[in-house]
Amino acid sequence: MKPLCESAPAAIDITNLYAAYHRQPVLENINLSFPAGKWTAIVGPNGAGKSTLFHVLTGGMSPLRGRVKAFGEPIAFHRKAGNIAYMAQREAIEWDFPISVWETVMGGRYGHMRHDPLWRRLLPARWYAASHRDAVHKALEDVNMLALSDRPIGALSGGQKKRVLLARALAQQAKILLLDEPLAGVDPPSEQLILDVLKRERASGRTVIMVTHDMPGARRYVDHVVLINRFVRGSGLPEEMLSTTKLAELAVSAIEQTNTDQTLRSSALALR
Ligand SMILES: Nc1ncnc2c1ncn2[C@@H]1O[C@H](COP(=O)(O)OP(=O)(O)OP(=O)(O)O)[C@@H](O)[C@H]1O
Repeated sequence: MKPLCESAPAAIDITNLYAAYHRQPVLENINLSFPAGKWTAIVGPNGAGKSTLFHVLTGGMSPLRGRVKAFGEPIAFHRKAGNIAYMAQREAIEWDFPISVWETVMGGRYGHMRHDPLWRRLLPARWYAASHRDAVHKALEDVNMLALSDRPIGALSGGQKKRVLLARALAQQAKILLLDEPLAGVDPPSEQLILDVLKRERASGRTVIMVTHDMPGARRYVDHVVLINRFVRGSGLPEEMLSTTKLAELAVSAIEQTNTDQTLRSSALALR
């Protein structure tokens, strides 16, 4: 029988993708589909290329080769339309900047503000259109940070910062949520809160794609798993992909990859 996720339409389709830093390959021959309206976990060892894949999907990095489509159209179209929200692993945020939690989360609405009249965009954030304020309010409520709306972001704990960044992605109300390690560095109650939020997002029809090292969380919640280590090492249902055998194969691939890279580096040095 075909697994449920394989028959669902794709939110993102990647064909023959290659990516590299300074001619050093990081992703090779990536062919993947992320099912629409499902929750996918991307799993792989450190340095496997997971964040790089997100950089390509968000347009922060151009692939060497390959094609990426979202809902059957070039992904750039959906990026421009604000249909793809992204929470990075390490945000390029100046945490000492004197800006409140509320204003930070409002950042998730800037893509939608293109349609607002200019005079409105020049007003203080508290006067933005109700649709933006409501989205920010809901996102802060979802991550249980409403009470800290006025707090400067520099005065937050690490876990609270993570929840604010998630709220900013949620406020965008995008069709696709890309989350790079949303569960890293949060305490167990916050982890549960984030998992519950993502569960609700999926139930409302959004496509959730997260990078995670949290195997129990992935086993319990997600619909689909992609194993990656430079190449796609597997894609399918969590029961199969997160089995001891599959995870052991992934770990072995990481060791082999390191050995190959070291051999190539040594050969290059010997040829100098
Ligand atoms: N800006 C960069 N310049 C050069 N190499 C980079 C750059 N960013 C990442 N790399 C390298 O590319 C490879 C893939 O990195 P990437 O961050 O995509 O891995 P990852 O799977 O997200 O790892 P982690 O689980 O540790 O976050 C690594 O070998 C990394 O050192």
